[in-house]
Amino acid sequence: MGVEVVVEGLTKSFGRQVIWEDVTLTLPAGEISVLLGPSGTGKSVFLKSLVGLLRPERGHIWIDGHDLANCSENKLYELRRLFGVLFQDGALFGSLNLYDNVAFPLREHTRRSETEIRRIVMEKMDLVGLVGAEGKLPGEISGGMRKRAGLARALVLDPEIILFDEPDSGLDPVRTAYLNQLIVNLNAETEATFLIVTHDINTARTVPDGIGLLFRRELIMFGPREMLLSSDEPVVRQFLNARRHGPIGMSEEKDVSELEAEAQLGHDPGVLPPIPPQLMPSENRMRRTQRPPGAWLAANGVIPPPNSFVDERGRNWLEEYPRLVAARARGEG
Ligand SMILES: Nc1ncnc2c1ncn2[C@@H]1O[C@H](COP(=O)(O)OP(=O)(O)OP(=O)(O)O)[C@@H](O)[C@H]1O
Repeated sequence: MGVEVVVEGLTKSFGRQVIWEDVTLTLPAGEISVLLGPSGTGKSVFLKSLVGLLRPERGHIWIDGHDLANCSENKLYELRRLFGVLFQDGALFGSLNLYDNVAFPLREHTRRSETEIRRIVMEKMDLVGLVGAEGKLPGEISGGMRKRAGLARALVLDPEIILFDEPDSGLDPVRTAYLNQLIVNLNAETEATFLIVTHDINTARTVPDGIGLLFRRELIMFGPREMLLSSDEPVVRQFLNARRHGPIGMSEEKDVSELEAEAQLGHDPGVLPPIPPQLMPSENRMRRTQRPPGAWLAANGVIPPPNSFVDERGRNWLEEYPRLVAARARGEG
């Protein structure tokens, strides 16, 4: 089971430029969280701070009782072993074939024999659907395959926490859909704690258990997916529905005159679109941290818009989910 990551009052600046201030959130153990925000709001800086590649000025990052933001270099080295990171381009070594790329952390950080390394590499290649491509060089394969190879490499040391920096960047919508399914399946398989930084609204709406939004140097909101998807906070509503109307402008923030002009036109933020069902693992598997669809909304007395929780095959997950749980309980899952 993955570990919980508790971020408290974290602040990061470069010189006099404050990137974000007083960020407080908890990545629950084993859950999938997504971090959103307009370009330049410091999402990558946040990921780098979590793995200790950047040192924030203030605040704490608690993992297993240790404060990663304020620990010794030795402790940091140890804590980093808990993380697997999928960098944007896969960050593969161009001169090594996929097998050697994936084997690299094992050869670097463990004393495993080549036989054991082969077993682990092939297991991870299988998880990401790359068996047969071990001999290829990164330059010979597609961007989607490079990402999957980067993912296999991020998995070889069996991390408790996996960070994904824009896993969908540069991928077409179909490849993104496959990658999202792979991420959900991997979460079911590894039970690690996942944090995904993305710009892809569909990914943000359907993959995670929890969503956070960075804007104007702060974390505007962080909470369960259904809470953010039904929120009427203007920035959250605008971002999660990819609308032009709202506080976010072309260059991050609209100025006062733009906002006043919009207010005078009397645009409303639009009706809330249906809340999609969360992507489930393949083959009727269940993630350990799975929440029943509609649970947060029901507990908070929020009525979802019509057609919420209906998937592309027309199945309504408010009805489908209890059926699946019952079938699994009878051993049919
Ligand atoms: N090492 C660094 N030194 C100085 N400034 C930096 C450094 N790394 C990032 N920044 C600045 O921090 C800000 C946030 O950058 P970051 O890449 O984290 O944004 P982002 O939200 O991930 O953007 P995008 O969505 O476009 O990838 C930018 O203004 C960037 O110039």
